[in-house]
Amino acid sequence: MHPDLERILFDEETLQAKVAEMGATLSRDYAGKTPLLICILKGAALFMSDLVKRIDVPIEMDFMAISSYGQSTKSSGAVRILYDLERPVEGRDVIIVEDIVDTGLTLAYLRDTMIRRQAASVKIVSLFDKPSGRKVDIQPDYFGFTVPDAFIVGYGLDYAERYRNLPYVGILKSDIYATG
Ligand SMILES: O=P(O)(O)OC[C@H]1O[C@H](OP(=O)(O)OP(=O)(O)O)[C@H](O)[C@@H]1O
Ligand code: HPA
Ligand SMILES: [Mg+2]
Repeated sequence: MHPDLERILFDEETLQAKVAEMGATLSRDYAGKTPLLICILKGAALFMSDLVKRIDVPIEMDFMAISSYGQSTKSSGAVRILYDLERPVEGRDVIIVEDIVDTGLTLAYLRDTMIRRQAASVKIVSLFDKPSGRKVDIQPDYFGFTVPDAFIVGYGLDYAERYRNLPYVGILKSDIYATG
């Protein structure tokens, strides 16, 4: 285990099994359709690349970068688009792919954006849900695991851009961010 972690919450095998299960669910729910999966960079990059391999209906992929945490463990509250989609979502069945829903601010912003851009349908899939962090009332349509009220890293999730490459997910020791 990485020395900056307090403990591991989900090992690689557990994550992969859940992603496979979520892919199978999406394949059933989107039978006969060609959904557009939108990966919210950077956090969701690892989840997205594993998830699409587990979906067996035709899909398309696009990417969007959003940032509100920066170098902090607390949301700045200001959601900014750093990089936008390549193609319009109008008339598409959109699936927003996120790593975590915490305050819900990112997701509320994204869902409103997709509705404004006239997507035919918008669903949210997030690997992790942290209900204790919620500031706006929004829930993912699909999620993998509920996580405790702690800052987690690994499998795409970062603190100040670090730890995204860990193949497992764990709780970051609080002295790592308390001391900067
Ligand atoms: O529900 P919220 O409180 O809005 O938090 C969730 C969002 O915050 C993180 O992104 P971040 O802004 O850290 O960008 P990153 O994915 O590039 O790390 C995470 O990847 C989600 O997109
Ligand atoms: N870890 C990493 N990034 C995050 C988290 C978290 O717990 N919550 C929102 N963005
Ligand atoms: Mg981040």
